Amino acid sequence: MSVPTVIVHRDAEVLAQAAAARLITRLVDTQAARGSAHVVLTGGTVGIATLAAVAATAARDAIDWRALDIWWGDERFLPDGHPERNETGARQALLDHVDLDPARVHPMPGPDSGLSPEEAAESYAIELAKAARPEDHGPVPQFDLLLLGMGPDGHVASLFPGQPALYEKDRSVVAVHGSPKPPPTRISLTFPAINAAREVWVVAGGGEKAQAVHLALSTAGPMQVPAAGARGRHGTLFLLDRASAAKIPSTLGRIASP
Ligand SMILES: O=C1O[C@H](COP(=O)(O)O)[C@@H](O)[C@H](O)[C@H]1O
Repeated sequence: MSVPTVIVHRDAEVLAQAAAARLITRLVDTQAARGSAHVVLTGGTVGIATLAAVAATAARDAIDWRALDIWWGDERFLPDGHPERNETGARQALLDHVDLDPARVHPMPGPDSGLSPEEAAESYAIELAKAARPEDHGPVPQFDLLLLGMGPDGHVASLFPGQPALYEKDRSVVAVHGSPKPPPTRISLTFPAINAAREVWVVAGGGEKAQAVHLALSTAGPMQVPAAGARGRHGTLFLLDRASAAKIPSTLGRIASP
């Protein structure tokens, strides 16, 4: 797995704008090379702000949106259209404003599906397995880009410190119960699925994340600080603002915005 590269922007607004520009370039390059791309979206403050920044730039038209598979790294187990669903945030910020192929948008099922959280996780794992090609050598597509927000406790997707989901070695998707952050019931990709991505980008802004960022990039293990396990096969980026990067050694971070 790759060693993280850390890029620090001036503030959360520049961070979202720069992450959006980087995301567009990444997807355009992937589609130029392979014809299509798989991207995994995240919820969270900077994650959704990044999608809104993509929607706001004319450069978004450089992406062939109909040749893009869109997945989620986690979802709050709430009814369709609920404002707290990560899917709802992503649709409002970006997906409702671009010409997607609906068959290639893969939201995680919620209670409206009639499935239990465990069944919903299993059904998402099956959907991922169907999309995996022989060259992916596994039960999920090798996502071209997987975005993750990070909580002040270091959680990524819905993998929270000390919870059983962190130890999952076989399944690509699990149900999460008793999440310390509401709502308590969620669906999440596991580390094996996250680590299958070619590139993993952690986007985090704000001083309340500084300690978790520091630990994720230093001595902590993923059971203590899940973001420490957020690594891609070929590349891992921590895209930060100055506040969230405040506790990392200055030698680690590359300042990208004056
Ligand atoms: O609950 C969640 O929180 C994280 C981070 O959220 P933030 O508002 O602190 O940035 C998010 O990445 C995750 O997808 C989500 O379900």
